[in-house]
Amino acid sequence: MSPKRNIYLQMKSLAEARRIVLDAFGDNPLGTETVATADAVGRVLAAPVTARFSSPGYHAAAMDGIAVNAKHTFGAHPDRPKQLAVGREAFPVNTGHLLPPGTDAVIMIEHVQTVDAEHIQIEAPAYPWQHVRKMGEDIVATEMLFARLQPITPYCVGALLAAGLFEVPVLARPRVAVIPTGAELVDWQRLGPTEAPAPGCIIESNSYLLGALVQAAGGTFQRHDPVGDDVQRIGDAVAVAVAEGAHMVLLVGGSSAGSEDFARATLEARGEILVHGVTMMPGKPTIAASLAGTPVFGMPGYPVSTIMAFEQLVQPLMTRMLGQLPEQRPTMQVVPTRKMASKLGVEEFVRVKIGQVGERRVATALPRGAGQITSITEADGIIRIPANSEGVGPDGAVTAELLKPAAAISNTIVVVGSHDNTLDLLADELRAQSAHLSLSSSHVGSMGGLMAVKRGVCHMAGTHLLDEATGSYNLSYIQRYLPDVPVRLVHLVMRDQGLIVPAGNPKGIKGIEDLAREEVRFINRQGGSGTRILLDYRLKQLDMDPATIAGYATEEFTHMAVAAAVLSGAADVGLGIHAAARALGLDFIPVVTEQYDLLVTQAHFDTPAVQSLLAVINSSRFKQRVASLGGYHTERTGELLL
Ligand SMILES: Nc1nc2c(c(=O)[nH]1)N[C@H]1C(S)=C(S)[C@@H](COP(=O)(O)OP(=O)(O)OC[C@H]3O[C@@H](n4cnc5c(N)ncnc54)[C@H](O)[C@@H]3O)O[C@H]1N2
Ligand code: MOO
Repeated sequence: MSPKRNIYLQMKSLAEARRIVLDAFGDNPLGTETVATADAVGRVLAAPVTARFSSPGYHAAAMDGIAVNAKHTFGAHPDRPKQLAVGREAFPVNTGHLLPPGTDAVIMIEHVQTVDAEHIQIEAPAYPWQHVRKMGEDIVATEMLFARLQPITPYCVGALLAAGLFEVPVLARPRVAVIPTGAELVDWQRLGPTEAPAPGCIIESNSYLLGALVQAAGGTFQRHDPVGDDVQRIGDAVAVAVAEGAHMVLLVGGSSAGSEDFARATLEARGEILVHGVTMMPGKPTIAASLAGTPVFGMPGYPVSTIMAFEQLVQPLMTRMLGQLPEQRPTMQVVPTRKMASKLGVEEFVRVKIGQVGERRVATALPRGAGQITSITEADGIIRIPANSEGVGPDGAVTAELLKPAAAISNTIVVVGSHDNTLDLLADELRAQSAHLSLSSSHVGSMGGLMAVKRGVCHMAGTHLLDEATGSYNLSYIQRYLPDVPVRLVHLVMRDQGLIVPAGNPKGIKGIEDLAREEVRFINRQGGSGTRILLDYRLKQLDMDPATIAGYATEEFTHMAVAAAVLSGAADVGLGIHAAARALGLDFIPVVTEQYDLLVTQAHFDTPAVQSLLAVINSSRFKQRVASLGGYHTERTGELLL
């Protein structure tokens, strides 16, 4: 191994890195172009614009009624109504009409009485310019309508057209070239309809993700086909993009320290590296370089890292080049449901689910892995943990930047506890039946769910805790751990738990007893999960010592993770639900049918949101969908057990 492998240059703080980027490129000109006003929303005015026409362009009636000369109306009183001659002193007009010559006021039709075909009568005088929109009241021809760098909103389009400005000079959109790199990348367009990427290959998605972010930030993007891991070819692609006039280039992947991470070498050979390594996570290996004055960013390959690098460094540069101030996301004070530890020395962006539980807004951290795009698609917000902090919570409030509207957050039912695939169906059915409600579930195992209910940080918990003494589920745990917490228990489903083995069951596993066989490697679930309790119960029943099971100490956190371990060959067998085995085409040997319930805090039980959820649980559509997953039984679904 080379002793000098691609070590980051001195790491910069995010603020420092951003300053370096903005100082170096913030004044790069974008150029200007002229566009039709009607198509100009989202653009930025490149020059001040002055009105060609006034608005209104004439004195206009502001109400339906009669136009008069105010002088002729003076003296009118309910006791002494005044008559005016139609066509001489009183002229019928509608809103927007040009005022007839000699008139300077409008009397609303409601205040006008008809005397005969030639006369009307009024009981109050009009004052001059009453109910008239005077010429130029809104916009005066020759005056400046907008200064330069005005962002053009739909409102502005209205004003520009009214002022006779049918086309406008705007800043060119930042042109951003996006070049994905990596020999493992597969272009989705080249994948046959039934073809899956070969092991080791992954679908190239970041360039489209970045392209969409570029467009949302007011730019256009030019995507390059994926380039293999080759300094020369990557360098050529960047050079061509710069020569063709890109305002900036995003080189995606290969930004860190791997043997095939070529971004740094490429950019060093062709230009000057300004930043390599930012003390933020995700996004640490981000590079900022200059190629003949054009900014080129080495974007990390992990999707969440690439998003953070974009939002924290690239987007601010685009915004600055467009002469705009950075937009701030709305924020909310939230209480973490448990401590979120963080590494000293890096600013961490923790993606969180947020829910309103009673008076409190609680935040639960999603997985931290920067490779997990769902950690941001699922997120309601982001908590920034500063570089000098070792973590936040669980007691104090912290600030979360919101990724969703606050109203959506307060309409979310927060489920914390054991995971079951039917919760996903429940979330979908809830959406189908009450579009404004959503359900968010975090998976911390059954005991974790009970504790979350106890601490008041969720509305409900999914739980399947077996009482070894009685063979019953959940009730004894509630008595023991939540003696003082008023709760209800709703039966959700019965589900088959069993041994998940590779297709064809090559090791001929028939039951729990086989776990003790020397050549069988097991994958376990974490302590406190209902599945782990079930396993330990069966082992005790069978008088088996956990120490005899190879892999007993290796733990995964979800049914799907257990199934994935079996699929990958990391283990020969695991205990989990039928649906997980089915999803990955694995074989399943039923062991037990267990009870999975929802434990609902009494305080939330009668809320409209929870009642809507109960209605969904009791619907035949939900039960049918559950049944079609396989391995589930819904005869008692919806029953109130407590
Ligand atoms: N020894 C070290 N390894 C790593 C370090 C480190 O400091 N030392 N940093 C880690 C961090 S932090 C990050 S973030 C990642 C990202 O680094 P790279 O920019 O070099 O990314 P790649 O290795 O090229 O790819 C990572 C991952 O993302 C996938 N990828 C890449 N491009 C795309 C794309 N266009 N579309 C979809 N997915 C893409 C790629 O296949 C990999 O799976 O490095 C850590 N490693
Ligand atoms: O800092 Mo890297 O960008 O997670 O994950």
